[in-house]
Amino acid sequence: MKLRELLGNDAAIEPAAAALDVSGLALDSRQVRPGDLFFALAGSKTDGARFIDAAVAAGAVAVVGDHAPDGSKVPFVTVANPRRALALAAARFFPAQPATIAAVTGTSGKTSVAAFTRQIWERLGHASASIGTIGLVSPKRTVYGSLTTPDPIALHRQIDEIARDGVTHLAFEASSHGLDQYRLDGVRVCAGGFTNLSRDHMDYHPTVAHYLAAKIRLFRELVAPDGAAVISADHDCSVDVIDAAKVRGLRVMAVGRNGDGAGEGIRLAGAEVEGFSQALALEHRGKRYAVRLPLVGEFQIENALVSAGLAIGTGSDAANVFASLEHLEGAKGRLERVGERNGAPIFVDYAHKPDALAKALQALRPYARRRLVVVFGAGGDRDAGKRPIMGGIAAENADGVIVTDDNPRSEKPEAIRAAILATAKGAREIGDRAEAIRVAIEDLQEGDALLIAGKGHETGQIVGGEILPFSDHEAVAAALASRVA
Ligand SMILES: CC(=O)N[C@H]1[C@@H](OP(=O)(O)OP(=O)(O)OC[C@H]2O[C@@H](n3ccc(=O)[nH]c3=O)[C@H](O)[C@@H]2O)O[C@H](CO)[C@@H](O)[C@@H]1O[C@H](C)C(=O)N[C@@H](C)C(=O)N[C@H](CCC(=O)O)C(=O)O
Ligand SMILES: Nc1ncnc2c1ncn2[C@@H]1O[C@H](COP(=O)(O)OP(=O)(O)OP(=O)(O)O)[C@@H](O)[C@H]1O
Ligand SMILES: N[C@H](CCC[C@H](N)C(=O)O)C(=O)O
Ligand SMILES: [Mg+2]
Repeated sequence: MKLRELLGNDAAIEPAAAALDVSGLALDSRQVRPGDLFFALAGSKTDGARFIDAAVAAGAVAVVGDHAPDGSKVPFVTVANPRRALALAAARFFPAQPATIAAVTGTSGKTSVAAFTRQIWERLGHASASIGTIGLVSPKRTVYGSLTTPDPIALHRQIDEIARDGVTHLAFEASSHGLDQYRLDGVRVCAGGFTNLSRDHMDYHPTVAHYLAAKIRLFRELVAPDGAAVISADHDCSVDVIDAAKVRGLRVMAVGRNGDGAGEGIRLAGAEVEGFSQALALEHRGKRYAVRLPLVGEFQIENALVSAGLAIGTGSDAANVFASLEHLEGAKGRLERVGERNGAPIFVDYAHKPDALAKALQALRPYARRRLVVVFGAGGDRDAGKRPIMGGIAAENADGVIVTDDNPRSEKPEAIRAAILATAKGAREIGDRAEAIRVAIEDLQEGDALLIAGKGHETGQIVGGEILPFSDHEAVAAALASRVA
């Protein structure tokens, strides 16, 4: 592809370079292949501009950045926002996209909403996919992912591939990092979803306002002008998101207890726990719908309603969408019931931030006639401020707490545990996560419920620079099997 086509008509490219052939894109000098266009991005740890010589040595034919180096050996294109230029170039280089794309943001629930929206579409007969924390799920392939919103090159490569495979409907997760770093600016988003906002990523965003502003970018700048904005209306920040979507002229669909049931939105008029399901009374355009949601946890109602709104907002029939909610399956490791001992259910959940932990424990309270027990830790090299908050939440909402390890990364695991234990009064400390799970399961009695929080779908324990194979699912299975033996 020619450099001009990739960067668009507005880019200030010297005439001789405009017709240069580019055979690939790279944002990391270590991954440059001959013929690539290298984007020099200023990052959180270093500046890509320092690696221009390395990129050129590896075969980069041109470089894009926000300040030209002295004496570049290849054409250098100066742009005001290299990250956004990269996203737009990636969308041109990998041009195919499903016709219907929904993006969801919010502190918690993104993975669940992406999975639910994909399932609803699938049930209505569309070839559907989702991309996010648990990777790509599409009719042809499932690929494990590492970021919630991949970098633009990886994202558009995947979107292009699935579109060519025949996928017409895509739901994907827009993380605050992804939005702040313009990773999804090249995606043609027909509808945006918003779940909620609580403490997260305070190691990256300087303030909560900055964090919320990153999320609101989805509605201010990315959803197509004629698109829908499906917004959970039950939170303090909901009004800010709704206002931003209205200012933009988007079709606002407010969902939840405060949803717009008389109009375009979905109102939750009632919810009752029925075993491991919930009976919902919903209202949309003034009509009532009774739905049996086969999921545990009040928060899953919010996720289901945002998903239903995204499907309706992109053209699906409301009655069919509500009927399809009765078949939803939770995303892997999201309040997933993975076994039981002495009649006590055992759940694996991905709560690794304060609000999610509180919500998960509250969701399980109805299943614990006797003791509600939680096993959890906190990740290393991540917001240290959340550790004592999570300790306090566990102590307050559970009857038994075991503090263990969850991806200590470069930090001392015992220091992370100590920060949690400082507020988790009466908690036990068992660093080895498999052992913590074994002990918790060993102690379960009839009437108890166990929550193993923090790792959800993960398949490794990151200790130092190493990823040791580990899964909560396998640890539970091993603990249960050792009981039988
Ligand atoms: C903090 C953060 O978001 N970092 C992301 C960011 O990296 P960065 O630009 O800050 O990286 P940097 O190390 O400062 O380097 C600057 C530039 O120099 C380049 N470089 C660097 C070294 C070299 O030898 N040559 C070279 O060219 C780098 O490739 C980069 O382009 O841009 C990169 C490309 O898009 C991302 O891979 C990287 O994600 C890192 C791996 C990461 O861990 N991100 C996490 C925190 C993240 O994004 N999480 C969110 C939210 C999770 C959730 O809540 O679900 C997610 O979307 O997953
Ligand atoms: N709507 C919600 N409100 C509050 N908590 C929720 C909600 N949905 C999910 N959770 C909690 O957050 C955890 C993660 O859910 P999910 O993976 O769907 O969210 P996410 O936004 O993708 O999270 P992450 O940013 O970590 O990938 C769940 O395991 C549950 O504990
Ligand atoms: N996307 C999140 C996941 C955290 C999961 C938890 N198990 C941890 O490692 O802290 C992050 O990378 O911060
Ligand atoms: Mg996610």
